Amino acid sequence: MKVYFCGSIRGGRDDAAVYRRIVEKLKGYGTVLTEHVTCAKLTCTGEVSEGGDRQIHDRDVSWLQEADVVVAEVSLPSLGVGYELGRAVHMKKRVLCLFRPSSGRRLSAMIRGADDGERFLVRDYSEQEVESVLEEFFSKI
Ligand SMILES: O=c1[nH]c(=O)n([C@H]2C[C@H](O)[C@@H](COP(=O)(O)O)O2)cc1CO
Repeated sequence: MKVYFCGSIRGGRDDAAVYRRIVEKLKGYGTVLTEHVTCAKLTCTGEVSEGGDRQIHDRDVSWLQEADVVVAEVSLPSLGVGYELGRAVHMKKRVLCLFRPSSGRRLSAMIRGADDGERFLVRDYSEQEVESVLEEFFSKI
């Protein structure tokens, strides 16, 4: 199974440690195409790419196309993650969005409201629940 993980980069890196914890668990289910999102050294300026932002965009869209499932941590708002989720819906991918209410934020209606109880799921969780939430999700697919 190929998993596309989405997490904020230029939107802010405060949750990088949570992304790492999610991806460590995801690696038990298959290949994570976007492990770089969890890199502690990656700052909010983003990746350094010879081909610039176009190359990052095109590579990520092609990974999205390859992916069997998309898992997004959406507690920290990110334009890139929102864009990836929109593209994933268009590609009819199975999507799990993870939101921590402890962030004190209110999730965008365009994400929470996209939950259809089937292909696109939004799950509120606390950091201690990361592993069990993912186990539950992957046991059903
Ligand atoms: O350098 C990058 N590399 C990269 O893969 N992305 C992708 C993966 C992330 O899930 C998402 C983050 O978007 P943003 O940078 O707008 O927070 O976009 C985004 C950037 C920088 O925007």
